[in-house]
Amino acid sequence: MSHLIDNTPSTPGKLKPDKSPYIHNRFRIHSSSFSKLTLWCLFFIAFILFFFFLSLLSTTATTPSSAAASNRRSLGSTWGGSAWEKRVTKSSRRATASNRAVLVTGAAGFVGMHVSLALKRRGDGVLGLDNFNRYYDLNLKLARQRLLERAGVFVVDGDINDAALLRKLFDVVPFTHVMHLAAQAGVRYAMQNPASYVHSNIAGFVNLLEACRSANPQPAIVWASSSSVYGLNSKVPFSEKDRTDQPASLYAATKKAGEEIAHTYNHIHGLSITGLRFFTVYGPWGRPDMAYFFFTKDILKGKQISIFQDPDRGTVARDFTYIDDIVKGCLRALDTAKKSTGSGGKKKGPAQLRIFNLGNTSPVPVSELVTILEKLLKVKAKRKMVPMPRNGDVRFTHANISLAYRELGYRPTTDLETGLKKFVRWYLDFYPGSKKKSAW
Ligand SMILES: O=C(O)[C@H]1O[C@H](OP(=O)(O)OP(=O)(O)OC[C@H]2O[C@@H](n3ccc(=O)[nH]c3=O)[C@H](O)[C@@H]2O)[C@H](O)[C@@H](O)[C@@H]1O
Repeated sequence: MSHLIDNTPSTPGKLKPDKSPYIHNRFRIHSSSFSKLTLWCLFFIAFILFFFFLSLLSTTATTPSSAAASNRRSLGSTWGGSAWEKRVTKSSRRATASNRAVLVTGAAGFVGMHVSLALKRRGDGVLGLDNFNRYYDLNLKLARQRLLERAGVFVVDGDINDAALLRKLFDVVPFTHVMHLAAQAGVRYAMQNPASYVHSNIAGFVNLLEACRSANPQPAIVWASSSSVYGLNSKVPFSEKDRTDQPASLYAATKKAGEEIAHTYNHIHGLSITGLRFFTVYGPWGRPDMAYFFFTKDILKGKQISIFQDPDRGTVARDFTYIDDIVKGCLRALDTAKKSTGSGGKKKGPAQLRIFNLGNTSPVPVSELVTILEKLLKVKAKRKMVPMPRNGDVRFTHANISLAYRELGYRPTTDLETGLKKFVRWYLDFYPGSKKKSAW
């Protein structure tokens, strides 16, 4: 140790003069073997760095597979491989009587699941796509997925923003139709997470339309708009010709933007596009963020529920529409959709562009909805009447459905009480413990 101490510089950059030849020689021997070692180390490091940069270059190259891989990583889903492709092909295979292969986005969602099942039942080829986000209980989405799986519908775990995935799906299957139901739903949540609405309802929609316009053949598209586009419109019942330029929530604004974006893609690329304005859809397998659903849960738990009232005119009402009626409307829209006219990304002629209200035409006050639930659940609700917060809600919705009736043959047949009875039966079956915990 001492020799090392002896040779430590007293002034920066200088070595103390050697006092012993022995020390001097040892140092010389050490320094020559040290420099050899350093040289070898440097070679070794250079060698490693060379291969590291080579592998980096090959993963960032813009080949479809590497782009897909990086997309997959960034969007958190896993897809690809021959077993996966086989499942995609099998699910999309149509029965001989059908000439439709339909890609259903948002298939693990409420409307998506019901529409997928109905399409599959009648023999259409159906492939689902869903990003299984955590907006509400993932277990419910997974249960819907299992139901679809049993019916022969494969739900691909992926995001509509994943361009490489969409390209791949259109490469594997020449879809004739896209039923686009994936969206960030809910009018009030937009106050908390505005970015998720832009991500799904605008960026995702554009990404999907890009994939559709490049596909050959181009599919016809039917997609979910919303009654919320009528916003502050006070002329009732709401007709497709009424004003839709006063949205009351960011959710509504993104759906309205979707309608304008649809116009652009129809105009430029010849895509056949039908938008459906759904009016407060409810029923079995519904969405836990919707009032009828969480009212049921809270009534059973004996928790207080807030019923919104308009500060000026009192009653807040919705044109609640039962899921089976909506499914029929979706299928009719699909069946009457004309083909897109473009191919290889080029428009060949004018294409169909439609928009329809799908409602029930009989608005029911929210307090009446609660009375029906009390009767069905046999539990008295703890009601609290509160002024409607100005965070996205509108006072009243009421659909004029004459256009959908004329052109689609759409005729809703389920009143709120009948529909809620089916919902409650499903709810108690799906959440078996909920009744025991109830207040009665
Ligand atoms: O039809 C539509 O366009 C929209 O329907 C629903 O939106 P909303 O009609 O507001 O449905 P809910 O959130 O279930 O509310 C139903 C009614 O209950 C009222 N409500 C809601 C929550 C609450 O705590 N109390 C209450 O009285 C609301 O003001 C509304 O009148 C969906 O959540 C939207 O995704 C859909 O696009």
